[in-house]
Amino acid sequence: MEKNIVLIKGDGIGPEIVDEALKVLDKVCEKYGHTFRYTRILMGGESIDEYGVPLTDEALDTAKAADAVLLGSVGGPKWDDLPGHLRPEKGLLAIRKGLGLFANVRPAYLYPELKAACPLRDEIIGDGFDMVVMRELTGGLYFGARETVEQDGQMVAKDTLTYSEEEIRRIAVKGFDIARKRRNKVISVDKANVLDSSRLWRKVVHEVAASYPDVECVDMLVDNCAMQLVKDPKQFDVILTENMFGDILSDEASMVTGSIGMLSSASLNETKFGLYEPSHGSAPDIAGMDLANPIATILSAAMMLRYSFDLDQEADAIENAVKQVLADGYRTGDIMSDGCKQVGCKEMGDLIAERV
Ligand SMILES: NC(=O)c1ccc[n+]([C@@H]2O[C@H](COP(=O)([O-])OP(=O)(O)OC[C@H]3O[C@@H](n4cnc5c(N)ncnc54)[C@H](O)[C@@H]3O)[C@@H](O)[C@H]2O)c1
Ligand SMILES: CC(C)[C@H](C(=O)O)[C@@H](O)C(=O)O
Ligand SMILES: [Mg+2]
Repeated sequence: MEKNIVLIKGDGIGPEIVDEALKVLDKVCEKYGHTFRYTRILMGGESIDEYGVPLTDEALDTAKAADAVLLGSVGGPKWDDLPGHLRPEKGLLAIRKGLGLFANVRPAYLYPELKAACPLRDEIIGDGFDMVVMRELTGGLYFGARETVEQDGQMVAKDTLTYSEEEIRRIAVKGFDIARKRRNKVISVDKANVLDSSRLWRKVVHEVAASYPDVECVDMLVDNCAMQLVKDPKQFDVILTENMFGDILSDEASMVTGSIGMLSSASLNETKFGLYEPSHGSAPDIAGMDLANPIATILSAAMMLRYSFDLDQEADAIENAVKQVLADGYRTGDIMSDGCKQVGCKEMGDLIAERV
């Protein structure tokens, strides 16, 4: 199979983790006889430094023409004082919107080998947990009108949170579809006791649920969900939620599975196209030190093979290689525990590629 992949290495640990995913993809190509062609575009801080903006129109067009996009991470202290529309993160929002990627799938699975890295007690962990956060990605507070103005002698800032029925319906359908391939349970997370947008969310989710009688649908308020994730994570199968809640809850879900360095993600539209990226950021505190965990990015590459290219066997090979490396006792610093062997980012990539 021949595929064109756009690569965005990004800032901070971005280049380090993407290089390890490429190592693993090279091994897949060699073993299964595929050809992946890569085109690099710049986004985030690296694009600001080169072109003065976080994403150029040309870069977006290049991404649109590809079969899929693989991204590291963007952002860092160097660009933190820029105005909002020129920050690195604005590039990420622009590419998500520009490619229509409204569905962000973030699987949080506790590998049995990583029980010691989970901060929860043994009786809560039990035989582990396996959930997926289905996060709406192109609406809500992230994309509503915002402004900062002077009013009565002080500055006042405003961000608006808007959702249409159609925006809610299409992500709900994705959530219920994925639940059908898993354990048939959707927990829809909102703040319907306060927000109009959440009351509309709940109404539309219930309408969609009526077409999925085989899938259990439970409503949960977001503050309760944040608490339940650490109290009893086993109850979750699919967490269906809006953009901002999904951002926060997915970081929380990642930590109960050991580390944010393990949380992969796929951002999808209605076609086979997708943007694949770890859920974590550019980790400026460990950038350039060969300390980053590349597994979230490597697992995101596996999601790309599965969702965009229908290469299930190859995706399985990567996921099994990750399991094998963990079973063999290798750990990066973020998931290190007693009796294991600590390795750097590059060595972790080598060890996974060897096992593909
Ligand atoms: N998708 C993205 O590009 C993305 C996502 C989140 C944050 N960001 C940006 O990243 C920058 C830093 O944000 P932050 O510090 O809040 O979040 P972060 O996820 O970058 O880091 C939070 C903590 O987790 C650790 N960590 C993250 N990924 C890791 C990995 N792969 N291996 C080991 N440890 C890892 C970091 O060292 C840090 O201690 C900000 O500019 C933020 O906007 C970008
Ligand atoms: C960097 C930021 C804009 C982004 C988000 O909030 O969506 C990140 O935190 C994520 O989770 O992908
Ligand atoms: Mg986030």
